[in-house]
Amino acid sequence: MRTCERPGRFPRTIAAQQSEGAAITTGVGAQDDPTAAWAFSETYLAEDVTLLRARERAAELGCATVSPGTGALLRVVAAALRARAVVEIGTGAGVAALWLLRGMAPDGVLTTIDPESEHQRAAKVAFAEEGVPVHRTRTIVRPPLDVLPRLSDGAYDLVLVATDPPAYADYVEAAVRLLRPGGVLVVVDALLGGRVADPDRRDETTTLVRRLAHAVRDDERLTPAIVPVGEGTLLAVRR
Ligand SMILES: C[S@@+](CC[C@H](N)C(=O)[O-])C[C@H]1O[C@@H](n2cnc3c(N)ncnc32)[C@H](O)[C@@H]1O
Repeated sequence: MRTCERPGRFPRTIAAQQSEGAAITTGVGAQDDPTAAWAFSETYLAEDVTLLRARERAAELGCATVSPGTGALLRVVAAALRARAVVEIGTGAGVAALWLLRGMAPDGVLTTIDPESEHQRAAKVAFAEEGVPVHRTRTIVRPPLDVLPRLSDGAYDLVLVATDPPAYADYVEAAVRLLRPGGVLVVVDALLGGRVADPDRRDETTTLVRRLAHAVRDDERLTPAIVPVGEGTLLAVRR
């Protein structure tokens, strides 16, 4: 029988490994360097001057941003969905927003929420430099939990959660309500750069994010996956 396995690289199928209770081997062999693979995926697409300037403003504000690889993934998801209605929780200086807007339908509207007016101002500068028509962004300077209940149920193609981890669970619940069937939830920092995968890391933030990953995995309303890009990116399709 022909198999799709490459000799010496995938010695057994994943199903066979699982049935034997063995550790799962992946496409990265022992001789390969996963750090180099990660670095390649993060630099696969170069960022242009508008994104780099948005990153500079974020650094000046001490505001974290999504990685270039995560940004590219966001653009792909937005483009695959032909997204016309997107919510971002945690605008920052607008780096993720720029990637999203580049993937969304030309008439798509990004609603982006952040309690910090300075961050929102920086994001607006980025949108202006990008030449984004003003009607394509709704920037809301408020605590997201005040705003999210006012947004329509089942009306959004994509919801991005990109804030501080302690608030994730509330935002994910709101996102599930906002998404249409087939819409996609994205949560950044879902592996906290690897801490979530380490069972010995039991600090409050790591435990919280690990619990969230398990809750999303077990939520029957969602079809999830975690992609090891950036600090780890959780994706889930609303059923
Ligand atoms: C990591 S930054 C967002 C980065 C942005 N999405 C990007 O990649 O360019 C997180 C943002 O969340 C905001 N934030 C912090 N705590 C928050 C909270 N509890 N709820 C909502 N936003 C919060 C901060 O003001 C900050 O701008």
